[in-house]
Amino acid sequence: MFVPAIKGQGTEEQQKKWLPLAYKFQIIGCYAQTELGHGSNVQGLETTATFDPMTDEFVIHSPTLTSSKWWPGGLGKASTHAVVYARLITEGKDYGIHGFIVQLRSLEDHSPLPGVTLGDIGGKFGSGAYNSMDNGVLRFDHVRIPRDQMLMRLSQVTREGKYVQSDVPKQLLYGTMVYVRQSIVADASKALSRAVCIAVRYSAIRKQFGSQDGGPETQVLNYRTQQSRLFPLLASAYAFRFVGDWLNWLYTDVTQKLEVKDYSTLQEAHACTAGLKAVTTSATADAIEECRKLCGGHGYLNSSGLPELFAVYVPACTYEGDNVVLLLQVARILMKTVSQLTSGKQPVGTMAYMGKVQHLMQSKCAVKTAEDWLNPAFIQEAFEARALRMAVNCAQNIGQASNQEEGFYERSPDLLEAAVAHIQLIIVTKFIEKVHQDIPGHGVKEQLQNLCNVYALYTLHKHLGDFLATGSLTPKQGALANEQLGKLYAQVRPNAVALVDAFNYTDHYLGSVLGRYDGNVYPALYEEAWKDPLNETVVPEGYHEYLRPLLKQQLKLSRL
Ligand SMILES: Cc1cc2nc3c(=O)[nH]c(=O)nc-3n(C[C@H](O)[C@H](O)[C@H](O)COP(=O)(O)OP(=O)(O)OC[C@H]3O[C@@H](n4cnc5c(N)ncnc54)[C@H](O)[C@@H]3O)c2cc1C
Repeated sequence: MFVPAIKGQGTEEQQKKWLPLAYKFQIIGCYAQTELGHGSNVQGLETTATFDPMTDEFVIHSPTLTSSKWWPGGLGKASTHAVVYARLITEGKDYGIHGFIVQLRSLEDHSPLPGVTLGDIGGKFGSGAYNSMDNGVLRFDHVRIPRDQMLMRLSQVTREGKYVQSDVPKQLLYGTMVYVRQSIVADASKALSRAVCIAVRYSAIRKQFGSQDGGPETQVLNYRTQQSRLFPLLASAYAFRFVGDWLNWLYTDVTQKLEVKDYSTLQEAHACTAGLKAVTTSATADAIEECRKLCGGHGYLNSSGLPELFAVYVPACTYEGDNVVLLLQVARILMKTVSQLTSGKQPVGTMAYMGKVQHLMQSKCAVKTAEDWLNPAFIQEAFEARALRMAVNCAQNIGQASNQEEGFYERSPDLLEAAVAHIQLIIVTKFIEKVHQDIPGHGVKEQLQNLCNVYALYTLHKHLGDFLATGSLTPKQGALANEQLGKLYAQVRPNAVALVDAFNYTDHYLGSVLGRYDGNVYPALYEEAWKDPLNETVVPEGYHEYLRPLLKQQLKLSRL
């Protein structure tokens, strides 16, 4: 984040000076935005950067306890520098939040510079690997930095202290966010596919019940309930992979457009990356926990790899924007787009479907049989109608409130759901587009087609209330979708293990006894248990101090 912040907000001169130092680790940088008192509400940050024209410096200061920087990764122990976000004050006026490059530690002996107080904020969720990250606390006591360490691409302060806005549009900031969030979506697919790989492989090994007259027991992967919980997650891992690839393309496209000063798709790209970050990270965090349950008791062992995967992954729902806050931003853009529909302004990119408002508000789904749900056109239109109608309903309800803001506030739970519907439409659309492309490998396309249908129909089934409430489907059509879903699970089953093997994860990367490629789970679990430090002694430490006196006392009592 230190590097993308300088790339996005630094002038060419600043990039030339700072980026090579960061790339070569001659300095170590972190991104210090969040404070003890404010995170989501960036405008509420309290750290100040006051320009002193006498010395041509900014004075960075933490005026209150709640203005302490809190959470930045790498800040506590490792970083020598930070991009610090602070309120810019010059000529007695507060110009709001701006970024500044601030040196925190000596490059000679790593001690904090005068006026800088910093440290680690303490242990975090679980005992997992995230605790090796030194998320930090930072306070400034009137620390002076040269004027040219303000990131000056979007606005500058002159030698005389005049605040000048450059002609580069503010939306340029979105470019950095699109970059960071597209990499989070790609990571969601990686984390989810790891969990699913473990759960599918183990479900093929694990057997419970079903043995009659000494016959074999049933692999738990053959239980319909196991399939209906697990296969949608397998399908989601693929869905997030494809939407992540597409986001990567989008980032390149946005960057190329920015170079020729075309900002037309920037806001839409921002909405779609923010929304995809929120939906994919929330779904992945829930899915890792579901995979743990799908592995029964052994899933709770650290050696399953799932507890650590969950603990390390779950803050993705919070960092780089709390998911609810991000979805509300998406909802704002959706409401703006709906309000512009009557003026004839055509929505672009992933919002283009909203331009079909006349048709989608009245269309009737033509599905008559379960097999009809295999037609991507029916799926696509059902998701479009649901998303658009939810957005239009919200806009109408907001319109009835005494003012826009009040209406938005009152309707925010519905807006959240409308934003999720819009984002799920994007994921379904990108999956459908993917399976329409040429895909090498015998039979691979058919497998991906099945997974695409599983993802779409499972999402439809889970959110059936939305489809029914908006009149996008009838209850009968909803039931047919569920019927088709059951048939699809049966088709996925024979290839389920191959579909996770296709992720091509080594045992080392997977880090799971349950997800071993060779399926040799029980001997490995048994062996792993003996590595526990508690097993270094046969009679445990503390026996003489605590257990023995207790046991001896009970013995005496029983003899009485
Ligand atoms: C592991 C980790 C690493 C991090 N790394 C960094 C880093 O490197 N640098 C950095 O600067 N920060 C970092 N952060 C901080 C992170 O960016 C913030 O925690 C995050 O943006 C959420 O902000 P918050 O903590 O203020 O949550 P809050 O906004 O206080 O959220 C609390 C609750 O309020 C709700 N809420 C807030 N606003 C609204 C609203 N308008 N409408 C409805 N509901 C709302 C939220 O949904 C949530 O349920 C990190 C955090 C974590 C957990």
